[in-house]
Amino acid sequence: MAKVIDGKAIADAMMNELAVRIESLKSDHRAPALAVVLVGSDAASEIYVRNKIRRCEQLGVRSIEHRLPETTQQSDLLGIITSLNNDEQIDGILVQMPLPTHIDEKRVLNAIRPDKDVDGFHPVNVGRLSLGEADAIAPCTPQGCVTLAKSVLGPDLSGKRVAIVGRSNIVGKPAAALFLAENCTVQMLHSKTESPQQLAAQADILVVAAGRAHLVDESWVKPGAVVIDVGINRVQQPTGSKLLGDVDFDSVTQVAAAVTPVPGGVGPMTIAYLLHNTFQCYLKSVG
Ligand SMILES: Nc1nc(=O)c2c([nH]1)NC[C@@H]1CN(c3ccc(C(=O)N[C@@H](CCC(=O)O)C(=O)O)cc3)C=[N+]21
Ligand SMILES: [Mg+2]
Repeated sequence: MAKVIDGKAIADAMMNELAVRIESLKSDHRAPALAVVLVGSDAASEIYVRNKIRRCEQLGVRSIEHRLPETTQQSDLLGIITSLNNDEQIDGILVQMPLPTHIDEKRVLNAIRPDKDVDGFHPVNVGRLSLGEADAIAPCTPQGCVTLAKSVLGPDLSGKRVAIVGRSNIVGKPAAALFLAENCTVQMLHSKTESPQQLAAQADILVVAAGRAHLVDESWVKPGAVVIDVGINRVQQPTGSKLLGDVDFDSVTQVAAAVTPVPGGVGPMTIAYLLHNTFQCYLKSVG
């Protein structure tokens, strides 16, 4: 049976360290502030916002929420982003994805000031990450994946083979950039890849961000590999709704060295890095 990687505990430890640093700056500076904009409702976004608010309270970070109706016009959303951009009291801005279909996500992401873009989704931050620049704001979930892999394998990942299932802009692509920056050998697998199982089964680290419940079973996993499950699929069951990962945990645990659970794996790390990124923006802002 594989070791279960406790993302919640690792996130808690990161947050405790951050709380100490925020507390020590409190006497001289305002508190860090994070603004979240949620348009309409989306199950995954609701979980994210709820847990984010709780973490902000724990850390003494000011949390600002803009909950807008599904019918919100793009121009009104852009107006809110502009005012958050110009508000010197706000360090981080996060616009929940996905947005309703009548809103152009690209326009919205482009409107966020890159130095307040705590998601790391603005083209300037994507470019900086791709160039390997140190001051890039890197996306939260991929940073969490790297830290979870290091929690098992140690800080030096150089030469490790990494396979990433899924090529999204928010997880797969930035995860590839971050593991590459750790000197890993990175392979991207996606819906058009031939024999993805065989390729995945060569990886020392398998990151699964495909958005399909239980896509990956033990046939995808090399014995002794570390498996990071990014999936959060809400499925209806007779007993109510339940969160399922992209990894069939019970199957994969037979062969892997370590697996992240859902919930309690990548999710808490995403929140931890959101607060981490917000704190980095705050440090730049208060000097
Ligand atoms: N601009 C943007 N950035 C995002 O990073 C983003 C987004 N939009 N839209 C929605 C998805 C989803 N997402 C989650 C983050 C943490 C948990 C999380 O905290 N999960 C916990 C708790 C589960 C629970 O409370 O039931 C866990 O997995 O253990 C979930 C979902 C971020 N996303
Ligand atoms: Mg994120």
